[in-house]
Amino acid sequence: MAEDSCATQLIDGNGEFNAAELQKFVNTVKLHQCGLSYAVVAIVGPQSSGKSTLLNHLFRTNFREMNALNGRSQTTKGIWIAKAVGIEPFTIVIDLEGTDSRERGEDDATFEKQSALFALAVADIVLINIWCHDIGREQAANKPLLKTVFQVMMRLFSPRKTTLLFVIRDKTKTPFNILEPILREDIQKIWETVPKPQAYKDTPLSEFFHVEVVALSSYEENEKQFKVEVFQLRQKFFHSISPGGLAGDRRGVVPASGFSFSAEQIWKIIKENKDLDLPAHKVMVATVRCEEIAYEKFSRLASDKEWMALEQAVQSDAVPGFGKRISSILEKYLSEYDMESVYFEEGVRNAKREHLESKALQLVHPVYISMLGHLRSRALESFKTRLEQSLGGGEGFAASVRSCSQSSMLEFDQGSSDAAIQQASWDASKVREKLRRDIEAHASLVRSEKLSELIANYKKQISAALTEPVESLFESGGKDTWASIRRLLKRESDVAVSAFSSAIAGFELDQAIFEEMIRSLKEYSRSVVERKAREEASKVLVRMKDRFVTVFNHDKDSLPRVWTGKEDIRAITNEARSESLKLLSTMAAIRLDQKADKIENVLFSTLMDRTVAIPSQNTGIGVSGDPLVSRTWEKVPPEKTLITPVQCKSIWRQFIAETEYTVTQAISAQEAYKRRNSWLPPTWAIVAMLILGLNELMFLLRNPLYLLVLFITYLLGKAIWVQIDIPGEFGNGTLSKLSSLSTRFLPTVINLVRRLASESEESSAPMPPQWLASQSFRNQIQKSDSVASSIPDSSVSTETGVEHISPQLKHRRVTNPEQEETSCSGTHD
Ligand SMILES: Nc1nc2c(ncn2[C@@H]2O[C@H](COP(=O)(O)OP(=O)(O)OP(=O)(O)O)[C@@H](O)[C@H]2O)c(=O)[nH]1
Repeated sequence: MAEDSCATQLIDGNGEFNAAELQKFVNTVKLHQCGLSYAVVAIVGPQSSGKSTLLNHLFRTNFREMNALNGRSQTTKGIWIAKAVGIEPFTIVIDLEGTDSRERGEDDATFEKQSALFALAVADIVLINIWCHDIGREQAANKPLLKTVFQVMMRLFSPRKTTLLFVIRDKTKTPFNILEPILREDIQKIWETVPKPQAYKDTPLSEFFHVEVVALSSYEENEKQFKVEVFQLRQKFFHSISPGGLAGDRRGVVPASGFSFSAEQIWKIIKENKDLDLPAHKVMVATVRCEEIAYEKFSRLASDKEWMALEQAVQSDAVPGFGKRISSILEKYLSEYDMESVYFEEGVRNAKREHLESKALQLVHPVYISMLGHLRSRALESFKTRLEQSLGGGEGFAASVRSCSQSSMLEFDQGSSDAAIQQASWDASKVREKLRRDIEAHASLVRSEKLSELIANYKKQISAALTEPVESLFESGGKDTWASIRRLLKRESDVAVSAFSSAIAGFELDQAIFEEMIRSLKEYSRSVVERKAREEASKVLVRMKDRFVTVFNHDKDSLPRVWTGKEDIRAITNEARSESLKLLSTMAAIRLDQKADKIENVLFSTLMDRTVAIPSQNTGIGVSGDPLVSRTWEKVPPEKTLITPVQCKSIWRQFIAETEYTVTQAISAQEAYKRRNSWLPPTWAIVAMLILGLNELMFLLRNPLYLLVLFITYLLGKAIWVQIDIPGEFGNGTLSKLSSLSTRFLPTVINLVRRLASESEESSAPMPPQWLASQSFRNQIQKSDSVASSIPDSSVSTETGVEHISPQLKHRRVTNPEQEETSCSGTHD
């Protein structure tokens, strides 16, 4: 049992505080676990007055006792501490060095005072050991001791209501009820003589102390009785801190975990001879201890394995149940703090708890932010995926964005709620707001992409729908070309706008944006036409020459002209030029707005027929006599001008020069034809032949057989002539005709002979050669008709306003198949 009390020297004889030994003692006896449920008992009294003996019997401690055989010398040096054995609550026993020590000298009472003050500061119960025979004596040994106790009590600032248990040793036969009043009187006298601060001048002793008195028999003379009385006294120390107990009125208790620090600090202050402000000391102890506890809890939190694992995991991804797990870890350490600091000053305790909590949350906050970052990224990614799937499913864009956004925000809200830490009131709204902005930005990006894609597609469609038809219309340009283009543009533009409007309905765009897009699409349609018009305008000279050649070289039935000398080349030339000039007029300006202009009039009056020229004030063009000396057309803005007046003039000049050769060729062909068809010899030659050949003529008249042979020969020759159509063949060129005749002559002769043979067999009348000739001609015409009927119908829909192709153009298609593919239709006025 004695071993359990662990007697330890707290302060050595030189006044040095043994903090390490004290901590060892505290840990050994587990004092720090006691909270406030512990009592401190100290004993003061003269040296060798049996203090240690009493404590050892009373609390079953093992303080060193003096051996009686060695005489009365000092045994206890300094201050010792031990645990009372077998007493509840936990009781600390402090044995002090005796007063009036011969070893320290009569005048050296400094240590006595210091140790007395220490005892009063830390103990709830102070035993004052006095000899029975000193009671009532004027020079009693206990009087200086009591004076010291009362004086130092004044320096504690706050009365602890310490219990002073006077233990009368070696009681005599004087009854206790006589001794006690005498002792109390002595105590009162001493209290009154002690100088007190003004505040405590009239304060009664009972305000500071709870006084108890017991008397014990002599240990040496009546040990048995001594032990019985000590045993009875021991009972008083059970539940001493409970109300009604020996220390039931105690105040300002320091929690057990702060005892060692408190004792050390008190001794330090006492040694420095400073005033010992117990309330302030208590706050100081609470502050230090709470800080120590908080620091220890924070350190353990920072190195907590579960926390570190979570911190690591959150670096790479969101962790399910993050909030609960972190809250649980924090709660664990905060609860431990609460438990360990519960007995300390409340204000200090709470302040330190807040500080601990704040530090713990600071530690956790970056991880929490990372967690929210993961949740935000996840929600954003899921929004992107959902939106893609939703759009793939054909849902409207705006509706998809709304539903996907709601789902993703809900996902984030659930995640952030799961990540919320119970101890913190952190707001995820900033991260949520950032997520909302990210979602909007992504939706906006996708919207732009989708719209751009749609617009590009519709532009492509418009371009495809307009380019070739417009090109075709320009190719066969005439009076109605621009009207047809306008109708075509309107129709294709309306179709595209209607389809585009349906396609972007799901985007739920602002009306202004929607209208701007439609306007842009229409503008694009116009630009396609304008671009094509500019492209065609750059090729106008070639087109004019083609038009000229086509009209010039073909008759009204679209058959190639044969220059026989009967044609009016001047009229044909004028007609061909007129057609070409119409083409130039068509290509001179963009006429998508249906505004009237005078370009055609000016061109015709200036370039074709000056006799019907419109007066210059009507045309409004030109400042001199020539209205084409200008860079602008009247009523046509520059941006709509494709070919300026002056360019028209230049093009026309070049056109005339380059088509002149065709006209010259035609005139030459006509004269050559005339020459070829004059095959009869001159009259003088015929007269000469008649005169010179009179004898031969007479011979024939006298021999009718010769005449018959000649006649038959003539008929045969004529039949062959007609069958082969020699004049017609020679009209196409001498060389080719000779080749053709050489191949057809023999079959024709054979054919005639056969027919004559068959006719003679059938005894029919012989067929006249004229019939053969007319039959041959009909065959030829049928052949031509079959060729003409092979010309494709080049009329176009009435919507484009294009009418039937002109005969000249029709013929041109037959003779120039390459151009047939690109041409669409021809117009005429
Ligand atoms: N007369 C008398 N002597 C006692 C009594 N109790 C103990 N003693 C004797 O007193 C002597 C001193 O005993 P301690 O217990 O060491 O006394 P102490 O007061 O602790 O001594 P210090 O610590 O040195 O001041 C011993 O020889 C004891 O046997 C008692 O009740 N009466």
